Amino acid sequence: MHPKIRALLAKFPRVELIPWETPIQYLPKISEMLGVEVYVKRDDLTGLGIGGNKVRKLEFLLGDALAKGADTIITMGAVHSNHAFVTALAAKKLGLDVVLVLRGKETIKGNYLLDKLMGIETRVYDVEKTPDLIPYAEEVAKELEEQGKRPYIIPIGGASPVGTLGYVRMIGELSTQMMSLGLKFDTIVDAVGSGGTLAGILLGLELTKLEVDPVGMAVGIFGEKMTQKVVDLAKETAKLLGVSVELKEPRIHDYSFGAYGKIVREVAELIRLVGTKEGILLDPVYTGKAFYGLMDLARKGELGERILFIHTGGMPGIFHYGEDMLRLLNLQ
Ligand SMILES: Cc1ncc(COP(=O)(O)O)c(C=O)c1O
Ligand SMILES: NC1(C(=O)O)CC1
Repeated sequence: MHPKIRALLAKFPRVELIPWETPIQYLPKISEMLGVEVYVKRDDLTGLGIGGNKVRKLEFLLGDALAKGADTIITMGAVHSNHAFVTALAAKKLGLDVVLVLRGKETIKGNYLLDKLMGIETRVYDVEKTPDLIPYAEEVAKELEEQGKRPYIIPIGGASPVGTLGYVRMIGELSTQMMSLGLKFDTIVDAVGSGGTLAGILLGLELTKLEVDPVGMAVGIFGEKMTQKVVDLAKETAKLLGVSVELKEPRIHDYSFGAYGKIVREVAELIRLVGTKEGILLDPVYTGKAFYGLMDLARKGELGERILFIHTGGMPGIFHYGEDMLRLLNLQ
């Protein structure tokens, strides 16, 4: 762990949910196809339930909740939400109650199947976008307070300064891995949903002075709005850490294929390619689209000679959208 990152994070309560450093894996066949070196940091293997990037954020968010004496966790997402399920599993593991405030069709697949299997309390509302759930989450918190409970609301995707500390810490871990492996990356690529992961990467790179270009592949909201959201979150997190930093804007490219959660044939094909070439499973909502963007931009020479992809998990999305993908691949 980078000493400066360790020192800066020491004052923040953190529960250890990830018992190891996630590995960095070389992808020989994809690298050969692209003519550049592609590595992947396996944050799909963060080790709690379905793994993924949210576990890093939850180490600090749940640490904060416990430090504040909370006894019930509330968070939000779509019914297929990776964030919602892994938050609920971590909360239960820590002996906390949890209520998930969700939107969408209650299909018993993927993460929603896991929610039910684990006996997690879910409240599902018919709203268009996840932020529309915020008033409902606040209502649930009020209801719990009236019952004498002490609720703690985790924002969508864990995208808050406290949650962002998780990816500042990841860069601290990565910097020492790069040193021991003798590796230097030109770019670091991740999928952008709420923007918290990229914000942590951006701030962590500045704090460690690692000269690696952060590149986000937006799978939903894109453009100036998202870039500003990422930079603002990184700045708020720097303020939380008590450091002043100069942050350069990250490059964020639109690989949503038109809309968040839109399942497309090109990504289903890419998931099959990476799965059969490298034995690594990507998902159709986040990592499959982000890796599609990585291959697209690498072919155009826009990501340098050595690229690191952050595999942020999302496996249940394969099972939530599996039939859609089979149809798109003319297999059903
Ligand atoms: C599997 C997966 N990868 C990437 C992301 C994007 O992370 P962030 O919300 O921090 O931008 C999410 C959630 O949004 C996710 O569930
Ligand atoms: N990735 C997000 C989730 O709910 O899983 C959108 C935050």
